[in-house]
Amino acid sequence: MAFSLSYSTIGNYGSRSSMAAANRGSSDSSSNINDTFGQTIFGKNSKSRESGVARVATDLPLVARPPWKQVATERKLAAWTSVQQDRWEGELVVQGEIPQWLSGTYLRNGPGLWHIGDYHFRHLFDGYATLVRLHFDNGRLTMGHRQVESDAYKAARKNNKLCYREFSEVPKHDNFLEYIGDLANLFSGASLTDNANTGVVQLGDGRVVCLTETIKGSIVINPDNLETLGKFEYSDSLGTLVHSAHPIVTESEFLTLLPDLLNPGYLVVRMEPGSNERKVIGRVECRGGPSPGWVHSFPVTEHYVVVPEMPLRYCAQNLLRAEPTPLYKFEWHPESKGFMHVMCKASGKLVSFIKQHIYNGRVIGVIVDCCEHDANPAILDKLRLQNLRSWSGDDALPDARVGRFKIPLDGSPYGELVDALNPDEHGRGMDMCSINPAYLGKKYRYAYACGAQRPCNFPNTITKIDLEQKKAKNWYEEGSVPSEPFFVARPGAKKEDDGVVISMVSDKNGEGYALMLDTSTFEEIARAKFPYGLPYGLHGCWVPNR
Ligand SMILES: CC(=O)/C=C/C=C(C)/C=C/C1=C(C)CCCC1(C)C
Ligand SMILES: CC(/C=C/C=O)=C\C=C\C=O
Ligand SMILES: [Fe+2]
Repeated sequence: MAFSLSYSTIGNYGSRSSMAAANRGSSDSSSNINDTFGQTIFGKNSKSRESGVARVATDLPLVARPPWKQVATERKLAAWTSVQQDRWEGELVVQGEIPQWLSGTYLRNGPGLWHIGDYHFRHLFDGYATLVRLHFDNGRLTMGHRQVESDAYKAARKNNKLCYREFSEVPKHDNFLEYIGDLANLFSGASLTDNANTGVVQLGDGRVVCLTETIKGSIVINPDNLETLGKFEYSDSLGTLVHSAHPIVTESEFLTLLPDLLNPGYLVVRMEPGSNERKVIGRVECRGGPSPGWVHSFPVTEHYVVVPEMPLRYCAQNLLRAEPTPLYKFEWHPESKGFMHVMCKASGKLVSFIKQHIYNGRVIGVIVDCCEHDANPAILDKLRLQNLRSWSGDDALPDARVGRFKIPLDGSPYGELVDALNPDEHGRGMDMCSINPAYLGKKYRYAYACGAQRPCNFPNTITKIDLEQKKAKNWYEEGSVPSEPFFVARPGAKKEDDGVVISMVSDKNGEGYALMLDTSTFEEIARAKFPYGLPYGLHGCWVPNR
């Protein structure tokens, strides 16, 4: 470990080396928008299914309230409402024009079903995975959604109760023996969820895998019809239970971090296309705290993997608890400080002596941009469904920014953490970031993310951040919540921002639509209404046509 940073962070990262010289699936079925198939899930009718999602009553006449408060009290956003049925597929009516070149499938995964019978889950991250598919073909758009058939989801359906430990939910035990059995299963990982609800990636060999933070929750799906094909079984015997929710996936590799909860540290591992075997690149020992910091995501450059060690650390006691704490399975240890470990991808060595690790004599440091929640883990609890569903109209979203870590590779023990741009440019809200994937690990200028138009309780804009000009362009529609902006480059594009940004929006009427923005102007070019609003999804990937 080479650098200690005096700030801590929670969030997602983009990164690059700073070089001295760098200053230099189609679906055949096409049906009418009203056609549906599938089955109703967990409950007899929509009222009982959503009984925990009551509208917030207001004793004031609506006209007496400021417009955002009217929206807050009247709406029931589909984003926080369980998906209405197991699956649907059909062609959407497009308003505006989808470019003819946009051809392929955007897959998005996320928690989408938050109840079993009359039992309602507490946290956004607890929901059973709902996959959504937007298939673009010659200006036409087909949408499909389907539940991921994890063991956790199937067992809940079969037994009508929670059977595995989710992000915050823990199965209830009928007797002491069952409780002891569950504890034993916790250490073997058997009682942990495989609910793959965080993201979906396409490996270099074409396989499409849904992921969550438990390793057993890696599930292969068919991108054409969203069918669950089975578990992705890692053939190595690395033996840890959790990994980063955001592996780095390119045509040539799958890189991820495995926190070691027993002997505090992290394994940096790599898997080749066509293989199920992760090989260890190197190991990082923790510098502070009783356990590794949460590694939801991590940054890479062309030559380095950066292992963030956050003061928000996994906590064995909280894992054992039946009731969630405000920080769930984690614990906040500011006294343990935060660290950025920089590992050379080729050698697996930590970059601690600059003279040994200068690449072509030009690398002077690593720049890491991060959605940074002002060293405050409160955001985790803000994502409780009750908070999201019962917004009063007051400004409730904690501040976040693009934090830029400047990590020197000259042996200095301290780096710097600065604002990449004035956070007011994006309303001091910042998460769900992405960049043009062709710029992964290289010098990039633009990032796309969800920002805030305040007051709000959740990021409600789509923002294009120009890190060179330190400016942001923002898309906003009153009362709506857009999902992760996903960038698709125009074939043959020369400019970094030549392409389309796709998002799925939950609107104030409880409905939803797919939204396409021209990335360069950041103006809307098309939208297509869904048959009904869809739950908020987290992360996605682009699957080009075969
Ligand atoms: C959706 C999202 O961003 C994060 C999901 C995280 C999950 C489901 C984490 C689950 C966990 C367990 C079930 C036990 C072990 C700890 C931890 C990885 C937090
Ligand atoms: C939904 C979210 C943060 C919103 C805060 O502003 C983060 C989700 C990360 C999951 O992958
Ligand atoms: Fe994430």
